[in-house]
Amino acid sequence: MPPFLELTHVNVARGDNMVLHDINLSVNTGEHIAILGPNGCGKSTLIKTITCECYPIVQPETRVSIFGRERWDLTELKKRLGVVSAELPGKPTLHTTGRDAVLTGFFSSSTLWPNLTVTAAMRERADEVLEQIDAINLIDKPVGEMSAGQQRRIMIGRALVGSSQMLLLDEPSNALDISAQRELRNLLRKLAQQGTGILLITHHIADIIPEIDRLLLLREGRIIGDGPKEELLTAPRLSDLFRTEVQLTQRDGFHHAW
Ligand SMILES: Nc1ncnc2c1ncn2[C@@H]1O[C@H](COP(=O)(O)OP(=O)(O)OP(=O)(O)O)[C@@H](O)[C@H]1O
Repeated sequence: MPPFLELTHVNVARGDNMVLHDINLSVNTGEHIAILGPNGCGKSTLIKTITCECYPIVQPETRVSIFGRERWDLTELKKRLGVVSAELPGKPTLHTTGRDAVLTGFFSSSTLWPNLTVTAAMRERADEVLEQIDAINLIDKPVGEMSAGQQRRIMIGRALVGSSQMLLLDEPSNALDISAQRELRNLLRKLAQQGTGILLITHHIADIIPEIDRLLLLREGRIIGDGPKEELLTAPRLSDLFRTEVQLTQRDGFHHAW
């Protein structure tokens, strides 16, 4: 299986500012990795570079390869790369039922517009995903009437429906209460154990589920650490990363920082 991602000498600018500097990163398909770093260090820009919403500055040595390919039809790539963030894809999603919202993952759309053709196979796959994410009870419920935790669950289904090889999560636990955070982590654990790769951006250290075994530390657009979790998820490394004293504890495979 080709690697999920290979970035070589990637520099990305947003507006007039250089945001990512000489990023070299390789992630295997099915790997579980978390990206940590202070606000504004370029974490979301890194995800947007993967999804081709941001482009690297063209230089001879620069290379971006996703699932082994350097050239992608954007619509096709979007179907294979589901990104889950704390935001919905758009306002129309609010009026879309759980099943239809999952189906929008096939089209990378905010709702099931009338011109989109849903096949029986797509419907079958959506129901399979709804079962996998324990969301059968949300099939007919409009997304706008769901709790934030339920919405996040459906958005994970939307991201998985086209391809369940890699899930990209950009601060997925934002705005979730303690119970919904726990449910989200349990769902991510289950998916990781079933073979879905996870690339997680988070400010909540407790989101780093035990299945995540690799950490990427990003500061001011540069990778300052990339390696096994047990080496990098330490109080001194986090204190250095966030330039403030961080304390860390570990319990049942989860870490907590303050
Ligand atoms: N659309 C934009 N135009 C210009 N600059 C931008 C744009 N979006 C982000 N930036 C800048 O790019 C830098 C990196 O932003 P990015 O959102 O990637 O950081 P982040 O690490 O995800 O931050 P956070 O943890 O706050 O979400 C920041 O300095 C930000 O101000």
